[in-house]
Amino acid sequence: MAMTFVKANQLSTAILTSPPKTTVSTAMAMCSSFSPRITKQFRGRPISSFPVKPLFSGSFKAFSSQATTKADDIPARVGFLGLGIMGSPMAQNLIKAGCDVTVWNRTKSKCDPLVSLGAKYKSFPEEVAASCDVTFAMLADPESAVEVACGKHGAASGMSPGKGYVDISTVDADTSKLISGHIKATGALFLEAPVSGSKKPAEDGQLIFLAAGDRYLYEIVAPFLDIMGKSRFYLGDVGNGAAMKLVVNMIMGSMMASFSEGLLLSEKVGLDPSVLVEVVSQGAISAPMFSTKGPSMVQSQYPTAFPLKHQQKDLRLALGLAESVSQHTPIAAAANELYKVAKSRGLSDQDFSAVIEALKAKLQHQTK
Ligand SMILES: NC(=O)C1=CN([C@@H]2O[C@H](COP(=O)(O)OP(=O)(O)OC[C@H]3O[C@@H](n4cnc5c(N)ncnc54)[C@H](OP(=O)(O)O)[C@@H]3O)[C@@H](O)[C@H]2O)C=CC1
Ligand SMILES: O=CCCC(=O)O
Repeated sequence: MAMTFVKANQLSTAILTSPPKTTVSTAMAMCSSFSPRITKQFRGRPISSFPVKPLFSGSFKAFSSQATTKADDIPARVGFLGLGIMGSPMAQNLIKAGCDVTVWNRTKSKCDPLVSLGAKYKSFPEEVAASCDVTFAMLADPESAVEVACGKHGAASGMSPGKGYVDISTVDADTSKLISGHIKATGALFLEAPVSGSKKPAEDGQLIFLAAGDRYLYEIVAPFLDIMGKSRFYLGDVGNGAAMKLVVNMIMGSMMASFSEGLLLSEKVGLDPSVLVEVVSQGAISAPMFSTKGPSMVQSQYPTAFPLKHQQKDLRLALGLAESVSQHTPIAAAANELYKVAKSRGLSDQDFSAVIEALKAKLQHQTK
């Protein structure tokens, strides 16, 4: 197999400035000469022995010249904690790409389909972390993210130098910093990398990662992020990824609430809300969210992709973020109240588009 040499800073720059869906292999391809294959000799070794590190020292590093990077070529044993709507398809994509994946979920039965696909199973997050080089966590909220990372038999108990923990749950910056502190106290590396994109993008490997924390770990896990996603951003210190995610979801929650009002108003004045969906889809306020969820909202159907309880959690956390910097967010605050009404009406586990039901309920209440 022919060997080529890659100048360290060329590849680093290519990776760090990569456009959407750029994989490490593509980034390598952007260099003058390259090989995208990360050799199997690193399989099972701690991440500190991976070939990326010397790239930052300005030295030269040899790579074999295989044309494509497959997950099979990636050395790490990957742990995955949390197999809900998002975690399951994400872990599945890693397995299908050939990664060596070990899973854990609070409700054990959700591990079964992944084990059938070839994943290993461990009884506690601690055991997953101890047996893997890199462990991803996709959990519901700050409380569960802290519990799984730092609680009894939590992942931190299985971490040690040479390992990495990547929390991809949507949490607030303080929670992320707390988890980071516990993980780093073991000598391991920490990255937060919450995702934009929902169930379908998770299934299709089209998520957007908002990463922050240890940059070296970011480089190491980039091939995994590229299996699960279409693009990734490195945003600096821990907390910045969490903040970016909350700002995005604050906008999204308000948009959905406003869209719901529009649908109901159009109907009230005798228009066909399905036509409104079509009109919106062709204009300046067109958004995939309106086009994909609008038709089912018109039918009062809310198949769950993003649970309403999580959208309300994100609005709550975003409002906390805004308050921490004295930023006025009256629209998000109003939207949050609507999601709280929807939750109180038993819609927590429906898709967040079910927030429209809270408006229907409110209107009925007002006309009484
Ligand atoms: N769905 C979406 O469209 C998106 C969601 N997100 C975010 O990703 C994260 C996961 O979302 P999603 O997969 O939809 O959520 P789900 O509710 O489907 O899954 C939540 C996961 O967290 C676990 N969990 C909850 N509480 C605990 C606890 N106390 N201890 C241990 N595990 C716990 C659940 O375990 P169990 O199976 O036992 O209940 C499950 O694995 C959330 O932070 C969400 O905001 C981000 C982008 C998109
Ligand atoms: O956190 C959930 C985000 C959902 C989406 O981006 O479609």
